[in-house]
Amino acid sequence: MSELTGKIVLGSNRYGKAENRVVRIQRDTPRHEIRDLNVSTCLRGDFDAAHLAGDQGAVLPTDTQKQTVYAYAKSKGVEFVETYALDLARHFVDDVEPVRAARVEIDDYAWERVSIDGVEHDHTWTRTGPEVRTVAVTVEGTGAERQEWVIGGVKDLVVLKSTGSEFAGFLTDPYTVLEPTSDRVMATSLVAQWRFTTVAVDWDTTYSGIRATMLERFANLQSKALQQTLFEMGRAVLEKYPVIAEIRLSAPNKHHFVYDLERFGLENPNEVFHADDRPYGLIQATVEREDAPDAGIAWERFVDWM
Ligand SMILES: O=c1[nH]c(=O)c2[nH]c(=O)[nH]c2[nH]1
Repeated sequence: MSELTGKIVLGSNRYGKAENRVVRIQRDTPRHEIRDLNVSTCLRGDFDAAHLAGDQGAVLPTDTQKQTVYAYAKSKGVEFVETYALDLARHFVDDVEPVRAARVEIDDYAWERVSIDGVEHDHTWTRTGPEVRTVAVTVEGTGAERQEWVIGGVKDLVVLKSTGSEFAGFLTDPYTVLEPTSDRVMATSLVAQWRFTTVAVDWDTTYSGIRATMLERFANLQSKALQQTLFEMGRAVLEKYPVIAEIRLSAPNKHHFVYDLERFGLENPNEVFHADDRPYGLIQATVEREDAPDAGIAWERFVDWM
């Protein structure tokens, strides 16, 4: 074993307030609106002194970041989460001297109005899900050096198709026991994140359109593997949305095994399954344009950094 004797130095670092739970009610009329967010902010810059000498002179407290998140929910509003995130990130970079780059990550929890006798209630909702819309905004530099990246996304989008999925012709070795199939259940809990090339976007319409495009491909593609399904979902999004440079998809293969009912003298032609929760295949792919602009630090995550 070789022993390392090099000088010990501070590596890359960032800090912020993770998971501020912000609920914003719009109550200008009797029909209220709700926005329910989980907002994380993080700052980068020259914070060496804080780490090396315990000197807080350049450190804007994480508590101040939290207060700003709540203040901006009122002063700027949260009608569009992407715009709210951009406002916050720009503020930290432009108004707080030591800050070179800021990142704001938001989970946007959806609520649906309760309907009573077919009439939507003004101020009562139920949480929908488990799917969650996500946003990650990064702002770096000032003046001519300024760069802004927006990554939209969805996570925990649980989707299942009961036919139209195959898996056959795979490589085999002495450990292979899997039987090929021409008709199986395909199910996943999709995580997708897409990088915009601009901040001039109709955020909500684009989000709904991308979600619908992915689901259309998942549903209508006669799938030979989850890998093919992911690529085709990504490709469809890029074909339809020129404002997207790349999309990253992560999909657990939620296996549904045909249950053995022969023991009870019953046929089971793909009707009764055991939904296995683990282990699961985990399939991940990026679909990108060859001419995509540089992603810079757009993908450098905060809350799930490691
Ligand atoms: O869509 C699939 N891709 C795989 O790589 C794989 N491997 C496996 O066992 N089943 C599946 N299904």
